Amino acid sequence: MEMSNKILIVEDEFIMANALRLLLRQAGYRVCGIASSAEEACESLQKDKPDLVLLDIRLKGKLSGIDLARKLKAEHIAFIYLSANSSQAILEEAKQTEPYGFLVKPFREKDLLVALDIASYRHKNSLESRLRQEAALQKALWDISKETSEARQKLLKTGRAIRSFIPFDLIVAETTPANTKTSEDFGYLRIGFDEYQFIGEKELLTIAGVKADALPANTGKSLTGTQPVIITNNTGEGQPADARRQIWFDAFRAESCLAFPVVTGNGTSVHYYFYSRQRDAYTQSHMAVLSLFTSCLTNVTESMTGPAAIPAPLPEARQTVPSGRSNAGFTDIIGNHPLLLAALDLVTQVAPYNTSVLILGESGTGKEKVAHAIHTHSPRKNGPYIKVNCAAIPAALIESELFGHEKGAFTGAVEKRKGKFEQADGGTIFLDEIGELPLDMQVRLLRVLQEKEIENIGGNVLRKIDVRIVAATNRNLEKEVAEGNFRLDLYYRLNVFPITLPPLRERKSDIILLAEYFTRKFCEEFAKEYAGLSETMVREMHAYGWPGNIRELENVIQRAVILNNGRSALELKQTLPGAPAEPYAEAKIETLGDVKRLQENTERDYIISILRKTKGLIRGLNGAAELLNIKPTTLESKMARLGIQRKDFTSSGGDV
Ligand SMILES: Nc1ncnc2c1ncn2[C@@H]1O[C@H](COP(=O)(O)OP(=O)(O)OP(=O)(O)O)[C@@H](O)[C@H]1O
Repeated sequence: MEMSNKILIVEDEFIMANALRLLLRQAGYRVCGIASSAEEACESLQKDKPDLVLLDIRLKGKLSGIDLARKLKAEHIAFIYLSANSSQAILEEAKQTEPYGFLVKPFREKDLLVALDIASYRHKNSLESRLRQEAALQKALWDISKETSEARQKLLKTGRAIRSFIPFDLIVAETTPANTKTSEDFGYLRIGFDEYQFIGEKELLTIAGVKADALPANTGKSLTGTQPVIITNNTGEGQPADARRQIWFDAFRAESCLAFPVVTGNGTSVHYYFYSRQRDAYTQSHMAVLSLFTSCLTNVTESMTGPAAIPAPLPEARQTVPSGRSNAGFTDIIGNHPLLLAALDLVTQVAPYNTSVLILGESGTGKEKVAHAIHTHSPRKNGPYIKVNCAAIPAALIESELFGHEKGAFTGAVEKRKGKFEQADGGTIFLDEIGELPLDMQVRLLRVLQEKEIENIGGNVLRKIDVRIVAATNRNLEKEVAEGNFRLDLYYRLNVFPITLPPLRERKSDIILLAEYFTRKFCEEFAKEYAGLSETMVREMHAYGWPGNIRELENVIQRAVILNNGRSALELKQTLPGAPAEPYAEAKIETLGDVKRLQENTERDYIISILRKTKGLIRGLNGAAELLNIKPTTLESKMARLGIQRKDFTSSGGDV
């Protein structure tokens, strides 16, 4: 932390607060205030503008430290929790607020100083990348407002530009011209990494399954005021949706919505709605983004609705975006499950910067592919990309492998050798299985991260290097830290930007896309005709749990292609353990019916993944309904509709 940075202490125990103040002052920090409640802290935020807040979880007064943390997060102020032993539930809740550090009382002076140092490093990094991203968004919105294209195209482009700030499954614009009572609404549904389906009135009717005369009139009256608001689906919380909104919610199985009204100079108002299938997708920080970009969005809106706006083309012109199979910019990363797309969004967000990235996920989920994509999407793409598998190198050799050695540095070092870090200079190094790195190597890696320099074994010169570090692990690093196998300081520095890849069983809707992709690939490799997949094969593959993820799927397909006669549809020719599930249709997206089915599949996958976690428990504490934040009865009716049976997830099959 730079010495000039100001720290606010929020702590209701006077003695503790004072001791902290002394300690921080001695270490050269400026303490701008001590607040004994969250309310007092809020005043100090206004007045003193601290750079970092040390925050006790339990506070006197109505608001807890966690409530205050949510506010800090929305305002991008770094904070570290100080806490006496709290319950697991409170710790989980605290973790959700993404603190920059966590100190358990009593702590040593050294722990505090290290935590401050790490927090400052993380904050600086995330602040810089956020500012750069905001500048990029501002420019993109400016370009859209200057462009001559019709309103639909502009909405699509705006959605694309803004999605890494405000994630959505569906974006809708509702236009109400001045002095009229009816509005027009249309939108885009995200169906792939960069694929969107246009949704106008006709499409809405088809997907919602209602007749034109049953569609509630669009009065454009659902929003009042000029501030963004969060609307939740049908729960009595937040601002309730009007009848027309409810149709959009239901048709696309959305759970939450962020609405943003814009009024243009000529009196036309346009309301933008971002819908998400996740329950609490939108927070104060999303509202803050919208407020920040109000003027840019107003410019875009003016250009969509003003006198110079280009009218929509005649209805026969098809406006759907072509649905390709691979993801634009990620040509060899197959799949369109929202969990995968969210991970790819993070890749495009972080790739342009030098930030270290930590990729988490089970074995075979595509971590290496993602690491490589980060490199190819970065300005370093023409530099080297060096991969190191930390688990595959014997402990005795790893140091020289990574850092190189001078001639004669140790027995057997017959000539000077460049280490992997030096080889990666100007490019990216991918450290796979970082959890396996021995502790002494972790210290040296930390040094590379901090000082950006390396020292060969047997050499005594330090050499500056310019390397971007991408690391991956299938281990739970937090557990490794707790067990003393992984350094906390290294963990924090690597974990600046985590990207988690979902296992295949949580993105079942991608199985067939991947299977077809690999089948084509191997048919080509073994010079066989591609004749598609047989129905039984599709069924069996859906019923299987895929412990080995995509790598296992790839092997299964390779084997099947080799054993196939080259004329008929592919058969598995081996048994995958697991009972056959109900037939699962192919994930082609060509008609609106496909879109609807895709949604159902996604929802089914999601509910199944939660039920697996809760072992079939639906009601009560830590039950699936609670985790999904819906009423147990709602969950049960959803399960009935989607054909999910609770007994498939309980160990005994009995009642819970
Ligand atoms: N989305 C995807 N589309 C196509 N192929 C993929 C995808 N994800 C992974 N693969 C393929 O699956 C295999 C496993 O992927 P990868 O090696 O990236 O996984 P990993 O998570 O790094 O595994 P490990 O932890 O075991 O090293 C590779 O052959 C890769 O090409």
